[in-house]
Order: sequence, then C-alpha cells, then structure tokens
Amino acid sequence: MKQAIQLKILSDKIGNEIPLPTYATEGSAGLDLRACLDKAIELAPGETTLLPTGLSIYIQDPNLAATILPRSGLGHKHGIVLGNLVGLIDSDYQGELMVSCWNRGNTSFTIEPGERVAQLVLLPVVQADFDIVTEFEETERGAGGFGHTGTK
Ligand SMILES: O=c1ccn([C@H]2C[C@H](O)[C@@H](COP(=O)(O)OP(=O)(O)OP(=O)(O)O)O2)c(=O)[nH]1
Ligand SMILES: [Mg+2]
Repeated sequence: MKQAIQLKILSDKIGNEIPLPTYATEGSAGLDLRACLDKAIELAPGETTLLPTGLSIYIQDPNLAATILPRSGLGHKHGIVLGNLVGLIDSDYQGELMVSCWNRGNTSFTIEPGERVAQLVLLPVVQADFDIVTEFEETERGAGGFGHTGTK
C-alpha cells in the first residue's frame, strides 16, 4: 500500500550532499534514515548519541505510525543499534525525526555525515476503545505465558 506523507526538509544538506530517503528496492519495507551531520562523530563503546536527520514528517492519519528500526548490517557487524531499541513516531508528531544511536559493541564507530544509520517503517495502527468487563470468555491459554507452552 502507498500513502502520501507530508515531509519537511529542515536542512540545506538534504537534497544536496545528503539524499532524501528512498526505498532501496521495490519491495523494501524501510526507508533508510541518514545522519544529517556537519562532521563525523566518533561513538565510543557504550556511548549513545541523538542524531538529527534534517527531516520531519507529519503522518496525520491516527491509523498509521512510523517506527525507527536498526539496520541489520550496522547492528550485527558493528553493534550500532538504537538507544531506545525501537523509535515510535506518532501520527501527530511534527518535529525533526531523531535517531538515538547506541554503540553496544566493543570498538569505536565513526558515523559519517549522510551515513544511513537506521530505517523508517510505516505501519498501520489500531487505537483501543476499552470495553471494561469483569470476566473474559475462557481460552485454552488463559493467563499462561512466559514459556508456559514449553520450548520443544
Ligand atoms: O526514535 C525516536 C523516537 C521518538 N521520536 C519522536 C517522535 C515521537 O512521536 C516523539 C515522542 O516519542 P515517544 O512517545 O516514544 O517518547 P516519550 O518519551 O513518550 O515522549 P513524549 O512524552 O513526547 O511522548 O518523539 C523520534 O524522533 N525518534
Ligand atoms: Mg510518548
């Protein structure tokens, strides 16, 4: 599904030395987000930094949200993941898209201006309209969880 999403460019770098986010392939679920930096940043092991993207989006539709997810290559090979593990962008947020970047690895990592540091995925959202009850209709699982069904 495709949907028009309003996007504001907040930095002169975007569209010049830093490209606008695009889907890398026809089937890509995520748009890579680039670090909108003047100069490279070295992220020491264990350090977290908040990276600007130079972009804001206004999703507007409450039945949509965006998530910011790590890139698998950066996360697996270099230990560069997100300080908040997953970022959630509310449909009414209009500020700059920010990426909390965490070096969970053992070696320093340099983030270059324009580097693709994370990816943005738009998702459908269902808002709960709570119906207060005192009993649920019984299920086989009931309250069992946290390994209740075993491992094999
Ligand atoms: O990785 C992220 C996570 C969030 N945000 C922005 C968009 C989101 O809509 C807003 C608030 O995020 P969230 O609700 O996760 O943070 P909070 O700590 O609950 O802040 P708030 O009290 O503003 O909701 O911050 C980002 O730019 N990047
Ligand atoms: Mg919040």
